[in-house]
This record gives sequence, structure tokens and C-alpha cells, in this order.
Amino acid sequence: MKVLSVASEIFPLIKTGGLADVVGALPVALKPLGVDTKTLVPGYPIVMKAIRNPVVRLQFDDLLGEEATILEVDHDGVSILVLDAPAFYNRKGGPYVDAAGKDYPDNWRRFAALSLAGAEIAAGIMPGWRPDLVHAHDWQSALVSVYMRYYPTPELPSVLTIHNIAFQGQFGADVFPLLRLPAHAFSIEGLEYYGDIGFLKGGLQTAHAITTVSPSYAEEILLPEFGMGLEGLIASRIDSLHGIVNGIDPDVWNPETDPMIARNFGPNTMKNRIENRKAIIEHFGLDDDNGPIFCVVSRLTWQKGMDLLASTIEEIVAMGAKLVILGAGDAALEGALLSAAANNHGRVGMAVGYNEPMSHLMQAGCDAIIIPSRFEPCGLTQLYGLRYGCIPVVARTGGLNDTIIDANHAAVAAKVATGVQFAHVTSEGLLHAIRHTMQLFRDRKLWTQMQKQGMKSDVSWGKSAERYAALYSSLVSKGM
Ligand SMILES: Nc1ncnc2c1ncn2[C@@H]1O[C@H](COP(=O)(O)OP(=O)(O)O[C@H]2O[C@H](CO)[C@@H](O)[C@H](O)[C@H]2O)[C@@H](O)[C@H]1O
Repeated sequence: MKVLSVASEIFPLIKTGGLADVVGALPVALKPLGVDTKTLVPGYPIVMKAIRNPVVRLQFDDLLGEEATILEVDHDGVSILVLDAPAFYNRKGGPYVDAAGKDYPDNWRRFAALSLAGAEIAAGIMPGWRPDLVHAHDWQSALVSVYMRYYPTPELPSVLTIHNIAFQGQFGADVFPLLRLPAHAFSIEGLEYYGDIGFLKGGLQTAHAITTVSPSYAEEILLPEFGMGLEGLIASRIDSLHGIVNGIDPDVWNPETDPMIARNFGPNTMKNRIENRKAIIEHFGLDDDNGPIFCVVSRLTWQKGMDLLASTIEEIVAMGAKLVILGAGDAALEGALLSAAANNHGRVGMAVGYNEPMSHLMQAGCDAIIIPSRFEPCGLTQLYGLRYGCIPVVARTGGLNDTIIDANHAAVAAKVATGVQFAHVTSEGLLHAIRHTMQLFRDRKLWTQMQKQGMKSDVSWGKSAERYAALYSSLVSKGM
């Protein structure tokens, strides 16, 4: 089976969040199951710089008014199609925002072009390769199935994965004529969304299957609290909705071989882990006592509950814990966390920005990772935590609920606990969970047993890749 995956990020070429990890790892996991994937991504400057020996596969004279080229590269066995369209992607800022952090005003056009290029490739215009199915991710590529439905291109089976329903790609109706779709695509069955146009909304209407990244989140988005206005539409498509939990790349995230950490370790060499703890203490200038070191690796946003963290830091420190934070995002949250770190020298450390090696070292050297998300479609950092013996302390929501076994009495007695969950995502709820975690930490035997239990958890893509492959097959064999 041949699959065209279309996405705005792919690890390791370009990553701003978990989407990139999934888009990069899933094709590798699908390959042994007979699924050959090519992944179409925008040719941002960072991508153009990273690719080696690209082959020109296709040229567009007029992709939504601009010239564009499809280049193919093989990156560590993953086949990547790069949409080289300087008018859309050759910008100084990030993939979505300019250097000042503001959304590019033409994001609708930049990602409509990505989706249209995907629909054209699906139609078979690229010599020598045509997919059997298209898999789009989030709003940035959600128009692929809209173009396939309304454009004069034949329609292939399609899957749309929601990684985060909070980002919907909603734009004014004035841009509709510029998308080159027929007038009837501006309808309730198509792109129209409360008088505007909605990229994700259009994709949810037209994709043959909708997936999201955990079973719990698939249920949550049927509720107004989590559906962000799309719950009614999703409910109308419930027969086509699937919750498939994310896995992680076991080679990139392997404490036994990870080159980004101070010392490798595994379940049988846990004592080596201490070298990573020492590296964290040194890097952040923390007090060298025996209390637990908590970490946070996160976008600094409301979704991730970072305001709750900021408001409880003094109490966390007063309990005797240490905390290190790696993150970037909301400027006010960044400021609040930085000043908490400055006020608690030796107890709280903060690294601002995006730092992949530091994210690995934190998982390897800290004792627990705090994830106080208000909603979390899947979450990947708790899975890395499991693999690295960094006990996840998580809000009971979405994929956090599906992947972490709370250390309640029954789970501890049965020796199956892998972390701590808290149901009330409030300052009190978070502090209660941290207090509980510190109690568990003091019982060294129990703590080590929980670490090892986590390290044994199946966080691979194995079963989830099988579910995607089965879904693809069912759509292709049905002819949709
Ligand atoms: N400052 C920093 N430096 C280095 N690395 C950093 C970093 N901040 C974050 N990261 C990394 O970025 C990734 C974040 O992934 P998540 O799954 O936690 O969230 P995200 O909200 O981006 O993804 C959305 O999509 C994913 C994928 O489906 C879902 O798991 C998730 O719930 C959903 O919100 C992790 O690999 C993490 O290590």
C-alpha cells in the first residue's frame, strides 16, 4: 500500500511540537506492515538547508498563483517530498509565525497550497508514483480532502488526524474565492464555518476517516468542553472516528543508546542514571541534596497548565522539591516562570527556548516530569518519561489518562503503577499530586519498582501502527 502523508512538520527536519514526532515516526513503524509512505512537507528554509541530494519530481507553474517544485529526498530511510515554493515558505520566522511571533497573514494560502499540492499528487500527476490513500494531519493539511472532493481531481480514500482541535485554521470568507474551489464548496458540507471558512472543519466534513491521538481524547472531543465548537460535526461522523494512541520512536528515545545524555542506562543499570541527575544539578546550579527533582518540558501555554505551575512554584519549593523547566511560548508565562527561578536560586532552574538535547537530558536525569495539561490529545513527554525512568505526574485527561497508571492503592499493591494522575486540574490538584509523588519518592524500593514498571510499558508504535494499517486497508478495499 502506498500512502501520501501531508503535514506541516516532520522530525528531524522541522519540529515545533509533538506533531513532528508523530509524522516522522509513523512511516517507519508502518513500513514492516507493508505500508510505503511518502511525506509531503513545506520547504521552509530550515528544511531546504537540511536536505541532501534532492531529486526534482514535479513542477507547478501556478500553485495558487506561485511557482513551486516538488523535491524528493530520502532521510534515514524515510521518503520525504518537499514543496519548494519560496513565495510561500522562504520566510525569516518559524513555520507559522514571523520573527516577532505573529501569525503570517497569508497562512491560509501557504497551507492551502500544501494541501492542493497533496491533492494533485494524489491525482497521479507525479510521474512514477501515485498513492492509494492520503493521510493529512491537523488544519494545515486538512484541505487535501476538500480539494479531492471539490476540485477537478479524482478522490482517493483519506484520513485526517486531529493532533489538537484547538488549532482550526479559521479565516475570513473573503479568502474563499482565492482558494480556487467551486462556489458550492462554500457550504455546510464543505468549508463554510459560521460564515467564515474553517480548514479543519472542511477536512472533518470530507475526510473518509477521522482519527485522533488517543481513545480518551476521541471521546472528549464529542463534548463542548473539549470539542471547541466542532463537537456537533464530530458527533455526526462518529462512525468514522477512531482514537489511536501515539507511540514514540524507540531509537531516538532509548536511554541505553541516547547520545544526548550524560550517561546511558537501562532497567538493569539504573545506578548509571545518577550521572544524568548530576549533569542537571550542575547545569542549573541546583542544591545537591537528595530530594526529588521535578522537570517540565513543554510549550508554555494555557493548554499545558503552565499558569498553574507558575502559581504554585513557591509551594512546590516549600515542600522540599526542586524543579527545572524547559520551554518557550507565552511571554507572560515565560516571565513568571523566569522570575520564580530567579527568586528560588538552587531550587528552581529554567531554560527558555527549544532545546532537543536538553529535553533528553531532563528525562534522563530528573526524577519526575510534571504535565498539568487542561487537555492533552495524547502527549508524548509522559511516554519519554516512562522510557527514561522519569515518573510522569499528569492531569487525568486525554492521552495522559490512557498511558499512565496512577499510583493508587490497588495499582501500587498490584505493582502496576507507572505514575501519578490528578483529576482536578487546579493549583490544589497539582500540589496534592506533587505531595503524593514526594511520599512515593521517599519509599526508594517502591520508586525504583515504579520506574522499572514504566520502562517496561509498551510505548512503541507497534499496536497503533497496526491499527492505522488496518484502517488504511479497510478504506482502500471499500474504495473509500
Ligand atoms: N522547549 C522545548 N525544547 C525541546 N523540546 C520540546 C520543548 N517543548 C516541547 N518539546 C517537545 O515537543 C514535543 C511536544 O509534544 P506533546 O505531545 O507534548 O505536545 P504538542 O502539544 O506539541 O502536540 C500535539 O500533538 C501531539 C502529537 O499527536 C500530541 O501528543 C499532543 O497531545 C498535542 O497537543 C515533545 O517531543 C517534547 O519533548
